[in-house]
Amino acid sequence: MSSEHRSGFACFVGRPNAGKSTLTNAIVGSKVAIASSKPQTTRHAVKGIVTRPDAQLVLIDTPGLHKPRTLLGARLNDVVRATWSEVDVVGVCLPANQRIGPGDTYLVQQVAELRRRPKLVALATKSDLVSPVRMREHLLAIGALEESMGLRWEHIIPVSAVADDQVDVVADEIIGLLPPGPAYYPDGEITDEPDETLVAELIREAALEGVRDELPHSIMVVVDEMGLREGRPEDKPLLDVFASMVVERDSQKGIMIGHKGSRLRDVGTAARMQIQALLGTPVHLDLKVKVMKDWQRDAKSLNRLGF
Ligand SMILES: Nc1nc2c(ncn2[C@@H]2O[C@H](COP(=O)(O)OP(=O)(O)OP(=O)(O)O)[C@@H](O)[C@H]2O)c(=O)[nH]1
Repeated sequence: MSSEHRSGFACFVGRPNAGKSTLTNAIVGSKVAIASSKPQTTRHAVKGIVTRPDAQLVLIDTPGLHKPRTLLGARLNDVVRATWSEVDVVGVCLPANQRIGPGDTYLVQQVAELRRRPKLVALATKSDLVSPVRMREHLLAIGALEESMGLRWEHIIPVSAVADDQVDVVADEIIGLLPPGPAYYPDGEITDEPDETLVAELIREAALEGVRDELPHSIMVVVDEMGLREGRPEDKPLLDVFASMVVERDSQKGIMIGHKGSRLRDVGTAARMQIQALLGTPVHLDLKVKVMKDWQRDAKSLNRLGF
């Protein structure tokens, strides 16, 4: 083995619910990318960093790529493609408990068509959910994509993030594909995402808990202001967070607020606990619901929301 230090970037792609966030967390060993049982919660490029004596791997968690129906969808896709061509390795997540379908081949094709193509690793995720026979069949189907899609897998690896099976193998093999280079980040740093983005993600995660499946696309969380309250004793800091949950319609506002504000209170409490746990500081959270009609379609509000 060479003793040369390696460093670089990787991201996981795959259909919604393929297990990308869970795998990122398992590799990084800390909750940085937000995992949720609902699809499409990951909208920001949250990075987790693996630092070892021989290498540094920076994981970027990209949003999913979708057939664009709105302006937001089209812009997100541009962000995704730009991210993909900047990384050294793309791990394509193909859940073992589902057959490879048009959604997967669409994604793989998009990766294969990038002008600057990263190295590709196929990951048969959720291996704990299937029998060895089904896994063998799945691995053969993944292998067959090489010819049908005109690409090359550097590795094909079965993995379970939940059962912690082969997670270290995935990390090792991806690191083995990185170019020689120095560490980009100091040791101990697990994410360089600004706290505001993480805070917004945590609020969004709390807000989505227990609401209907169609609502997620219509909720956006914006942190309006965040800062340590002045005049507090040094050993008793308090972080003020002012945030808005932006929805598209008045009816959705009603759902978010709930009967006599009960839902908003619950979401606020859940989000506050999460933010406190993440940042290690007591938090005062001021949460509002705003209606911005058709924000998904409107270029001006998208700019205001930072897309
Ligand atoms: N049994 C099992 N479940 C898993 C595994 N990895 C992820 N899951 C579950 O699958 C669901 C989706 O996982 P995520 O990691 O959020 O998937 P994702 O690909 O990031 O999803 P999006 O953000 O929607 O694109 C969650 O309920 C996870 O708990 C695994 O290895 N085994």
